Amino acid sequence: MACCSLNFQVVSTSNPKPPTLSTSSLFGRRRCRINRSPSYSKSLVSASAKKQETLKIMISGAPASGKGTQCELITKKYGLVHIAAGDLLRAEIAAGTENGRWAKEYMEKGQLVPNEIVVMMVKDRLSQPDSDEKGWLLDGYPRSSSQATALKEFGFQPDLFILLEVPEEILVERVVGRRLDPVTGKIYHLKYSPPETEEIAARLTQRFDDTEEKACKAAFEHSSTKCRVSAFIVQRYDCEGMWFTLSSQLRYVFATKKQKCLSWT
Ligand SMILES: Nc1ncnc2c1ncn2[C@@H]1O[C@H](COP(=O)(O)OP(=O)(O)O)[C@@H](O)[C@H]1O
Repeated sequence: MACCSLNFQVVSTSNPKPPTLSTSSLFGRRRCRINRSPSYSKSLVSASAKKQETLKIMISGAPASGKGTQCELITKKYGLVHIAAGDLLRAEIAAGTENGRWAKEYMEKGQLVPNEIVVMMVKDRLSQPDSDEKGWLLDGYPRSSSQATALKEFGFQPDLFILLEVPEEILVERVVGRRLDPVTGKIYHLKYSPPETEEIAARLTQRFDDTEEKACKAAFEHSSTKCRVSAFIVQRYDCEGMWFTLSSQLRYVFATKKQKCLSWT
């Protein structure tokens, strides 16, 4: 497999017990919260390059939960290949393929695209040499137990599963105000991160699926399936599960079984 990957070790003992979360914690909301000690934030993490297994992470969160930001930080720090199911689907649409045309019908309605399209598309991307060599961060997949099962049957196994949790009303507000600058690719929010100039404001565009109706539906669907799917993934894959209630505070992930600590901020 991989040529160069990372081995992580906690080197600070400022808090000898970093925040951990057992697999069973994913079953209940109360127990899903991580008790994060302030002193733990001072912990340092060493990452030594070793020729061994690459890091593989799955990340999940409702639309506008902050996944994009976290994915950027994680991939930058660990050199992983970022594979977003939504991006793969949009690339199919842009390429005008039959799968893309089919997928668009579902995406416009805010519905999940059928597994027939998504599973093979993700599997093919994970099978590319760069994913194998560098490791991967899979974003927005799986969104159902059947998607998790399908990928496992193809032999793809994450080390870690991260779930981002944000209250539904905040998600909807974020989606509805989200805008894209097509020139720079920068994402703005009309209220929380407004454009710097009128010129930028005039050229901002909105993603076709960023409507209140679709945001409410997506947030509801995500919240109704998240516990079931998350628990299923962590059990089925025998990987670590991390549950964060506020994506903006997501800083550390401590994987108990493998005794690895990752930090990307
Ligand atoms: N794993 C998946 N399974 C089925 N459909 C998906 C999957 N990932 C993305 N999609 C489709 O693509 C759309 C956009 O996904 P994404 O880019 O992740 O944005 P969002 O976070 O707003 O859902 C989704 O609303 C859904 O229709």
